[in-house]
Amino acid sequence: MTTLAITGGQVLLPDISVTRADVLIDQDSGKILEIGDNLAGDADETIDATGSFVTPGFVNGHSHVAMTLLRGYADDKPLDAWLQEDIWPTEAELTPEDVHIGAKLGLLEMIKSGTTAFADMYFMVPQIADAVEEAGLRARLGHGIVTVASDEEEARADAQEGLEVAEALDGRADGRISTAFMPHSLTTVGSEYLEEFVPKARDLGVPIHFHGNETTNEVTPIVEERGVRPMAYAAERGMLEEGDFLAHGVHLDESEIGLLAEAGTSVIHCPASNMKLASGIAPVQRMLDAGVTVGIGTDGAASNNDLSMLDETRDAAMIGKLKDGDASAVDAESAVHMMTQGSADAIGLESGRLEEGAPADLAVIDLEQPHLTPHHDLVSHLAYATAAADVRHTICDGQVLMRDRDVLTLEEESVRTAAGEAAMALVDRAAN
Ligand SMILES: N[C@@H](CCSC[C@H]1O[C@@H](n2cnc3c(=O)[nH]cnc32)[C@H](O)[C@@H]1O)C(=O)O
Ligand SMILES: [Zn+2]
Repeated sequence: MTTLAITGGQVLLPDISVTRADVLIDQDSGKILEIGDNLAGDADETIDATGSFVTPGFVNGHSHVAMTLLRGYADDKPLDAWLQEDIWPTEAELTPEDVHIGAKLGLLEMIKSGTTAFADMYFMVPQIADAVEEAGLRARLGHGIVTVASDEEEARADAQEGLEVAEALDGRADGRISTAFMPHSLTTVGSEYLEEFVPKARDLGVPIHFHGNETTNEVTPIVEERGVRPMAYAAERGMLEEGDFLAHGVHLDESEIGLLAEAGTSVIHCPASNMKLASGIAPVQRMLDAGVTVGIGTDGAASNNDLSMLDETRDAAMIGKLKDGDASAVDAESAVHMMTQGSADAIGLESGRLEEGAPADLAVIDLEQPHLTPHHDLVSHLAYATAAADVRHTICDGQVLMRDRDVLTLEEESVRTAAGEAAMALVDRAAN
């Protein structure tokens, strides 16, 4: 057994309390062996976390990681126009190499901001899986299915690819990769395809993930054409079951929140994307009160425009208060719970908590910074004051991915250069 001890830090426990403790990790199994005092003695390697806050690695519950290539390319538009005029035409020019380098850039940013696990919907998913394998993170990946602009043959092939990806990639990277079946949304995938393919995904035993009720344009047509709210429509198609998770959930009424709570279907809140595309504000406190599992996600870098879960969590806490006109809504403790266990539970991973037997996925945050002084309440600091650059070390599955801000699994400079070049070539192709 090879062991790593993280010593001398303040540790965030699963009940969102903070204690001074060492963390001992078994690097072979990738699990936490013990949290307690004086654990450095027998460890093969030690990371000194004095003056630091040891937290679970953050879990990004919804992303399109390769979209880093389109960061800052098309801003200041609402969802439909943004997707149809700018994003989809440019994505049509993406090559597998682009997706691979775009994903590596996104993973680099995740590691540098303390994220150790994420759920991702995109295409050319094998290229994303390769990047995840190299970078050392944990992920639930799926192929995003869109049938609206396709003929029947293309639509069925796309849905089939969604199944094949879910089957082929599950368990890759020593089990760090799992999968889901991912229809893009209830309005971009035809109901006949949902009816045919969702049961096939159930046979594979993978969860369903989709964009749900992100804008009113995803609600009104379903209500008008079918006479039911979108979540009832999804439930009728078998898409709201325990372990399933949807992104956004901005425009949910009480009946839909009740359906989600009853079904055990989780919601990934993406506050920055919802603000930037002016989609609306999700009823997060209401969902939490109703017993819905809520996680936090960044969505893609083109609608955010960064992948930091620290920024996202602060946004979630802030906008939650504004939504309810209540400063006690989405308090620091709830926000920190969502960015760790909430997201992990939503996407079906055991990460997001530091306890014996849990996956050794951690972030170590440098507290010796002017903006993190004094130390009245470290949970408050995590929700409201910590920045990505404060993360000093990132560990996933017991392996050190970043030490003293130096990413060990990816070559930062060459990834940045190659991704920058690929992005420029991509938009040139799209313009011609
Ligand atoms: N098979 C589809 C790809 C779907 S992947 C998931 C898609 O979601 C898009 N996307 C990114 N952010 C959002 C969002 O906030 N709402 C809806 N779609 C988004 C993203 O650009 C990507 O095209 C195709 O070939 O076009
Ligand atoms: Zn999205």
